[in-house]
Amino acid sequence: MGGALWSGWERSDIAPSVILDRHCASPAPPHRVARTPEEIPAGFRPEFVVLAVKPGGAEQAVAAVAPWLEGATLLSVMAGRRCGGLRAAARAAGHDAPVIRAMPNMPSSIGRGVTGVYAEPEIGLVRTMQAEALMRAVGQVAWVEREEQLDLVTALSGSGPAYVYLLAELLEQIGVTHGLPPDTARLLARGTVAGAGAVLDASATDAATLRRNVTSPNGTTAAALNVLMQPDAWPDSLARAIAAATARAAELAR
Ligand SMILES: NC(=O)C1=CN([C@@H]2O[C@H](COP(=O)(O)OP(=O)(O)OC[C@H]3O[C@@H](n4cnc5c(N)ncnc54)[C@H](OP(=O)(O)O)[C@@H]3O)[C@@H](O)[C@H]2O)C=CC1
Ligand SMILES: O=C(O)[C@@H]1CCC=N1
Repeated sequence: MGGALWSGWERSDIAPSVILDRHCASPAPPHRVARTPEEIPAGFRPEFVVLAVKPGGAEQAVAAVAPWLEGATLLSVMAGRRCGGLRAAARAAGHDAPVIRAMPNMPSSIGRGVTGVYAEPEIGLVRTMQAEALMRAVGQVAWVEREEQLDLVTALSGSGPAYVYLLAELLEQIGVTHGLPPDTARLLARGTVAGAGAVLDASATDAATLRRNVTSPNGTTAAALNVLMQPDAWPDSLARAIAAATARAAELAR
């Protein structure tokens, strides 16, 4: 996810910046990569320090970048980890850095992400607008008023691309199981998910109306939706999946 954000920021001419990454290729100047914290220029004074490590690695990462936290705002994209805990980690490393949390998703890698953002109440307007600009560089932005709401955002849109890819995966598998050549099943499944997403994106019409537009009375779609829309089918399994992901985000906070 850090790489996805980075490429969006590089495209948007947000500079100068330093990325701390053991794997990243060299970006175009004036950006630069540091393989270790020691390689970060000592005089570098970033306005934002962005944390994009696994939630369990937060404390170690904050400690590693402590010398660059003075006067900086921490921008975390980590699932679950609360502002309070991150601020405590920064304090333990010697700096009282305010925290903004963002929850982007994978389409950010092509500038088509959606990101939920929460800022601690004392964050000023300038930093709020700067954080919004950072996330707008990779897609659309929605602010939430309460930090706990980011757990639901994580479950809905942060993890959401995986649910859509699962749909493509299952359609392909079912096509093959029922006799289509694998290449044909793959083309039809991927094209359907991508095409339906593109229509959703291109149209102001709500999703339920688009669904009804595909559904001829007593036709094939109605036959399928009669199965999928049973209360104990997709409405229930998706609600339980989102609840499980939301609960997991809350667990990660601990
Ligand atoms: N994947 C997604 O779709 C989304 C992820 N997120 C959040 O983004 C965060 C990262 O997830 P993801 O990109 O999937 O994870 P990855 O493991 O792919 O990326 C984390 C990267 O951070 C590096 N890293 C870890 N610790 C340090 C450190 N102390 N200093 C420098 N680099 C370090 C890792 O290197 P190494 O492998 O060598 O340890 C790795 O390259 C998570 O907190 C997740 O919740 C948020 C929204 C969507
Ligand atoms: O699975 C995860 O925990 C991360 C957060 C959202 C997407 N990936």
